[in-house]
Amino acid sequence: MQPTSDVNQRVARISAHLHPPSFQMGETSGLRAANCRGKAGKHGFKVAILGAAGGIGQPLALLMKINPLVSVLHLYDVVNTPGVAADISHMDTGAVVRGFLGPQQLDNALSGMDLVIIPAGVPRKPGMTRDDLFKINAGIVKTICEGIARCCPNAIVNLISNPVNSTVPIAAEVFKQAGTFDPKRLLGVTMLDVVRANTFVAEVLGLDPREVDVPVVGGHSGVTILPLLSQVKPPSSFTLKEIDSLTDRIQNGGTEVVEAKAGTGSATLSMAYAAVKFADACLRGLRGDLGVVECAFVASTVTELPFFASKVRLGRSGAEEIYPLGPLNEYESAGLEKAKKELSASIQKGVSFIRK
Ligand SMILES: NC(=O)C1=CN([C@@H]2O[C@H](COP(=O)(O)OP(=O)(O)OC[C@H]3O[C@@H](n4cnc5c(N)ncnc54)[C@H](O)[C@@H]3O)[C@@H](O)[C@H]2O)C=CC1
Ligand SMILES: O=C([O-])CC(=O)C(=O)O
Repeated sequence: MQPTSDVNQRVARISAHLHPPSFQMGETSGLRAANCRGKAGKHGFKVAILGAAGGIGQPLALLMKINPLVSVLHLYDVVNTPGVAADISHMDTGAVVRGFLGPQQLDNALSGMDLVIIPAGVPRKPGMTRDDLFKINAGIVKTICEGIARCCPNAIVNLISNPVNSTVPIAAEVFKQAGTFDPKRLLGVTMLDVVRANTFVAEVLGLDPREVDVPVVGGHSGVTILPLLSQVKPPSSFTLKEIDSLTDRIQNGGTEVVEAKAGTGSATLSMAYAAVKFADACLRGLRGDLGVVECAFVASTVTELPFFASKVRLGRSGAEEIYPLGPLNEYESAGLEKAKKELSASIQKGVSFIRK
């Protein structure tokens, strides 16, 4: 594999020749522009997806194009955005789609955005941990966050790129250095853990997953993923065997998919679903809806660690309230200690990457 910086430089050179600062689908040819009376895109939020041509990015772009809260959708990647943006732009929904290709178009992709969703970076292959992705993804997240600090410092950021336990601290350090850090606006996306937990618990209880709510706290990797089965809604009891197997399956759901995909990637479709569920909650919060609560990995004082995932209330300025973990049973308290040990090292690794 070529180093990312080489690839970025080549893409930048090619895209500087081939493309203007952005290409708005439906307005790239004179004829189409002449026919365009500009009705779409007036109300709603401006959302950018970075890594939009990838396994998560494409279905995520599709689902965000359907979201009625989105008026403008910017699709940025270092490859293939012309095709993805052209394709998505033909959907007859309200959002105006613009594509951006390569680092030279990063700033235009980000300017004026209300919400930035980041699934940019390499995924796992069987046998790898999420931490094995740090080497490549840390630099990608750093570059993107420098762009956010320059161009849309007030945007809400939904960070998906792994390892989330380290990439969120990296983003925070970049924003701190730029003087733009607002802890309420930086959210690591752990929604897939909740989505999986709801599904697996519903299976055991014989319920519809839509009726089930499982808080998942901690982080987004192995033992740091801590489902609180004692707080499941509707209130339910489990045998120790059920607790063991549910906890193990929720903690290793990502690996289950990586192994089933056998080298072709990790969760993309369920992740796009989870990302949209979370992004929609952020947009409803921005709109001023009351009582929007989801789990996310955020700067936190809920434990002694500087970052932790727990339920947060989403409002006009992002994560406006961070809820405590609530009563834990003995099993969960033991899990919390294990989670904190691993999380602490992952957070430190992210911070050190920027502070060096
Ligand atoms: N938080 C979570 O729950 C989950 C996180 N992930 C993570 O999401 C990330 C993306 O996964 P996939 O979409 O499956 O990977 P993918 O390889 O299919 O797509 C990643 C995309 O990022 C793009 N990219 C690379 N460098 C970039 C840069 N500097 N700027 C913008 N875009 C860039 C690539 O060109 C590619 O299109 C991985 O790190 C994966 O581990 C995956 C599933 C769940
Ligand atoms: O497991 C992976 O590498 C991708 C991921 O974060 C997940 O599916 O939860």
